[in-house]
Amino acid sequence: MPTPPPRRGSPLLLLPIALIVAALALLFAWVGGWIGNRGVTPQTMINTAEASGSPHPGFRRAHSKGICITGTFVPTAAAAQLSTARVFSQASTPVLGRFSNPGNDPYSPDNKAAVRGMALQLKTDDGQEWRVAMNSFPFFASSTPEGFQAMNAAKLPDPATGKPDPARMAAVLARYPEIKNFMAWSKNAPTPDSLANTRFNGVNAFRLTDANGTDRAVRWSMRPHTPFVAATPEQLKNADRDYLAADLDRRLAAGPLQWDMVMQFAAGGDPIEDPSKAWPDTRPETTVGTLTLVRAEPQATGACLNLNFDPLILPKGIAGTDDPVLHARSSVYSVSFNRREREISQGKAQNGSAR
Ligand code: HEM
Repeated sequence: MPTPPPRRGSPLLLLPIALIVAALALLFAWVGGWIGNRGVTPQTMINTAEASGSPHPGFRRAHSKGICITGTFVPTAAAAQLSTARVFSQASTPVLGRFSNPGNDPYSPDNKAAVRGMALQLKTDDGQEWRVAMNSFPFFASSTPEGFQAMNAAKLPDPATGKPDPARMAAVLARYPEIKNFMAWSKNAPTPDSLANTRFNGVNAFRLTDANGTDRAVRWSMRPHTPFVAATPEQLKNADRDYLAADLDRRLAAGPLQWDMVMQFAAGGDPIEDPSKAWPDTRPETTVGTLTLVRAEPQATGACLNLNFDPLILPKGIAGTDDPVLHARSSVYSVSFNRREREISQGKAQNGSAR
């Protein structure tokens, strides 16, 4: 005998809805790392980044919006005293790079980006390579990948309300109090009105080794020659979605743009392995070279699209430290890279560009 259809008002009619709610709750719990593998892995970090917005196949899971850039790096005489890396003795090294906005939306409006990124690939004539990825913040949000992951998971909307759960973020801040410093910085820091006058900071510490084998812990930054001008709230409100690329094109049409690369040296007791703590401004610094950018082009057609700016691809003479965030970055970027390249190879990528 056939099963009779559920009657109006029967609890069976609610079953599909209950199943959808349960599936959403499970997905939320999985992305947040509450079920399954409870540890933080490169995969859970990328899952969380993906859950923070709509899918954009073929794009980076963070810093999705970008512009390819090309230029050269010319070292100062002081640089070769600090490290045997060929980039500091070769007269000039070609640079392929990328400016980016954080987040996983390659079409995000530029006026929503409080942070901007600069990534560089420097290939020297000895076949070695240095990949660098810096941001405009002066220190990182968290001391550890776990803190960063907990913060990002707490920003995801709770399926019950469609909004992030404030109690969850409060618990994260209680457990990782250093994140409060970063939040205060993001709230108050002025936004530069151009990529050309933005300072970019490496934030993680590295080690330079000189010809005598002496090691020095450093953090690097790129300091613009173009004077800083803060964007006014009015300018930001009315800015075009892609105003950063348009501004860059305009400036590059008038001439090259330059940044000095400055090394800051740690003193005894400075936190080498904690990128959430800036070292005092009074620490000694040395300019090791000048970056000159001559060209920008959309990432859709530029050579930077299929690059992974893994911060642990380093030449001899420059080494990583035991900073756990630095090591997490390397493995997380490779998961993002694998996923986006697979999508491109399967023809699933969107044909997007920053402009
Ligand atoms: C655990 C901490 C971090 C995580 C999980 C993370 C995650 C990511 C991911 C998934 C990407 C995309 C990689 C790709 O597909 O090629 C990315 C790109 C980037 N990240 Fe991070 N990141 C972290 C920390 C940092 C820090 C400390 C900085 C700089 C100080 C930074 C600067 C950048 C920049 C500039 C890019 C864009 C590189 C490009 O143009 O391809 N990130 N990050």
